[in-house]
Amino acid sequence: MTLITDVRLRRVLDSRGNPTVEADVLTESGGFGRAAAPSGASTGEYEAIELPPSEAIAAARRHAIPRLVDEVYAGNQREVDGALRAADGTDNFSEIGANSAVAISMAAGKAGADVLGAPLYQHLGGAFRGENFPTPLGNVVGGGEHAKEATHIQEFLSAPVGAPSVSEAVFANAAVHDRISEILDDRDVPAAKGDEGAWAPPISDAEAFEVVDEAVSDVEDDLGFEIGFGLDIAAAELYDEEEGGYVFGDEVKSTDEMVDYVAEMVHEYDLVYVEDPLDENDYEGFAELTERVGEQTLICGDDLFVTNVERLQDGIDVGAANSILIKPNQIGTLSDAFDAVELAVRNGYDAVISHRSGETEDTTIAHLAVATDAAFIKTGAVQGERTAKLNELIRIADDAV
Ligand SMILES: O=C(O)[C@@H](CO)OP(=O)(O)O
Ligand SMILES: [Mg+2]
Repeated sequence: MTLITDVRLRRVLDSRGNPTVEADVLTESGGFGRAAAPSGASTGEYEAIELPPSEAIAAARRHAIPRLVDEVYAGNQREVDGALRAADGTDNFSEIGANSAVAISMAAGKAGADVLGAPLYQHLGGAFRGENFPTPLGNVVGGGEHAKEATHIQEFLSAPVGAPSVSEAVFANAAVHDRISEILDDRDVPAAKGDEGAWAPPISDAEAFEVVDEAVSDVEDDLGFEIGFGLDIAAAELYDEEEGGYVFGDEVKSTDEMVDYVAEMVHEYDLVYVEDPLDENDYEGFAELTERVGEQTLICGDDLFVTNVERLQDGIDVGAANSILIKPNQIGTLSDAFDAVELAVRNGYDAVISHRSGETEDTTIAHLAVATDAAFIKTGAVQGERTAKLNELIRIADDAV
């Protein structure tokens, strides 16, 4: 039976060395699930609220655990997530913290799968889920909020869209990451790494475009399948109302200039993916850019949609973007994340399941991506907390979880 008999919460370390919430869920027949909340640095204004972990844990112990233990079945994800929402009582988890909520929600999913003896992706996706595997988007060069003194654009992504298998795709991204270090070395550019393991060189965005393009082409030639190039501009972090636009060092781009710039980059570098090209409040700008280049590339809303069905519906209504980033901790529960994927897919938007810049060894998003038949998963290229998810994807494809 999957009746929840205990929920334990603790503070553990995340990849930035900050505390985060880990949850264990235990069930009547010995089922066990453990999950930890990730944490963003370039967070969207409309995300669910992350509380300091000790506060989130104390509030969840007070309000949520009594509604779950001996009351709710871990195998019934909607009931678990409904109890979390009821315990919180707000629409943004500001009472118990989205970090407590998402850790419990994911741990309950794992406990439910454990009792069934099924892998998590199968428990969440069901017997008739699709058979596709997501293409991993690998962050290979980055800056923004993830690395100071590096590029203004937050993430330059390798996208091995032609890879014959998920394993070959994962290794292709690692090879692009490696090739970039050689190219930077040849140019005498020293490079530290950003929060997600991407190179964080002190170069201009224009030079980063050149470097990543060269690395992607070299690895494409070596491996013999298509590797695309993508971006997360994280433009909300660049936008400054007082400056009247997007601040790239000494240069400020107006919204029109930004739309032109991104459209130009899409054409010049054949970009297959562009996340958050404009500010999180600019549905109109998103719609205009989608109109211009949406046939050639994915325009993905991260801070724009924050995994929220209402914000996504607003976007669908005006034609803003053609893809949505899904981060369970932006909205607080697995059920809400699934609802966002479902609404997206019904309206022809591709779902991209994503990590956060602050992560743990938790692999739930790898299962979520397979369960939802998502087109892409964005979870870095190298570095332990990223490879945890990538290696889990390889295991899922190998039927070895
Ligand atoms: O903007 C993003 O897409 C994410 C993950 O790459 O960053 P953060 O978790 O800092 O919001
Ligand atoms: Mg983003």
